[in-house]
Amino acid sequence: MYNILVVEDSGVVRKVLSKLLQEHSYFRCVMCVDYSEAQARLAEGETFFAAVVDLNLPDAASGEAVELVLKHNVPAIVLTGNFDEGLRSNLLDKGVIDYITKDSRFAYNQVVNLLDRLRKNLSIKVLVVEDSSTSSAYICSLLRKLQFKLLTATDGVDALQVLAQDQDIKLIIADHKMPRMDGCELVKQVRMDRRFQDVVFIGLSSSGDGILSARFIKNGANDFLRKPFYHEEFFCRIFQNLDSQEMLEQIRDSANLDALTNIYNRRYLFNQGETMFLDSNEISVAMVDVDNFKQVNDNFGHRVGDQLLQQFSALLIKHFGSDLVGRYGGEEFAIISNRNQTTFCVDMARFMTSVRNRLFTECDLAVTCSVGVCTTEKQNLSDMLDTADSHLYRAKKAGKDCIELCT
Ligand SMILES: Nc1nc2c(ncn2[C@@H]2O[C@H](COP(=O)(O)OP(=O)(O)OP(=O)(O)O)[C@@H](O)[C@H]2O)c(=O)[nH]1
Repeated sequence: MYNILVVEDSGVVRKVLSKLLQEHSYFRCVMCVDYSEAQARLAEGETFFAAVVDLNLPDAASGEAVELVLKHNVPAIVLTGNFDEGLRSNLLDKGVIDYITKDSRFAYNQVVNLLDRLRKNLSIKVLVVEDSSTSSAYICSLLRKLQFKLLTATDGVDALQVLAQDQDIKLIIADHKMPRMDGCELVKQVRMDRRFQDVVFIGLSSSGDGILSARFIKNGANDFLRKPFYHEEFFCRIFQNLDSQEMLEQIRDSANLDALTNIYNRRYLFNQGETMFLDSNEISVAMVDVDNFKQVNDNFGHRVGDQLLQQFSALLIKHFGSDLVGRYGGEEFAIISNRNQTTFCVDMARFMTSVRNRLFTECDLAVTCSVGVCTTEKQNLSDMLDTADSHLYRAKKAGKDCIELCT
């Protein structure tokens, strides 16, 4: 749960913010109507993830509440009724994350989107590649304010080494002019590696070279910033690029995942399985089917049937996390593994024992499953799946709750 402190005297604004924040179950909103209440609340020692503070309050008309939350090391987003250039630099100099003008209802959506972005940033690793230590420290200070996890490198060669060791870096911000390998060459190298196709890459340069932005983008960068940049431009470009990338990942996930069980669907299973089949020396394919599943639907309803499929899938993932597991259709699942075949069969027997030893769904149902396994290399993956399926059929015929191997 992330505690958000809201310091706002307008009842309407408090109501709107509270409603919007409630839509995110992980946010807990603490409302204060003025400076004194916020002061008392902060003095209690409660930790806040961030604060949304009105600049002008009845008992603090000159932004004292902003200073109060910053003094307590709470990242602040400022709400202001009016905007001017002097106010902007004053607030940013104080160290607020952003200021938002209360000019429309959209402003409050912006506040909540920003809070949500900060929450997501907590788990995002950013690599800053910059040879100037002053510039690197400045960029890192901005990114730290946005709650990112930071890694640094001093040139392209160094950056590739950091990436090789830490493959869950999601964003790279790289300068152009650096010794050994410049930013344009770095992005080219990064895009050549399939593992880093989804990394968001933002190029930076202070050079007057107008064509540089085009070179960065042509080599695979998502965006480009010229130094010195405006605080707001820096944040907006980072946020927009991360939002787009996350949306893309969501679309990809919904195309590859089964909506009910959240494990891979049949289409993904075939595509990815084919690659595994071509790349591996040793391959095993198993078909797993829940026994007498129709009776669960008939006796307890489809909702409980769905719950059983979800829990059964989760158990499969728990046992076969390093293999490719997908829903083949209905109550039938397929597993494709390139691990040692004997180990795979032993793990399958263990999985069946786990199924027998636990109860599923809110109705505490005892369940069994039947399994067909093919470990004989066939001409293609489809033939292996068919063979595993025909052995599953044999297991059903043999009385269910058993495994039939084709070795
Ligand atoms: N609740 C639920 N039921 C589903 C879903 N997909 C398929 N089914 C049902 O799964 C049932 C499968 O029934 P059968 O093929 O007769 O299989 P079974 O009862 O497990 O019998 P055996 O395979 O011989 O053990 C059918 O009634 C389908 O309607 C689903 O997503 N949710």
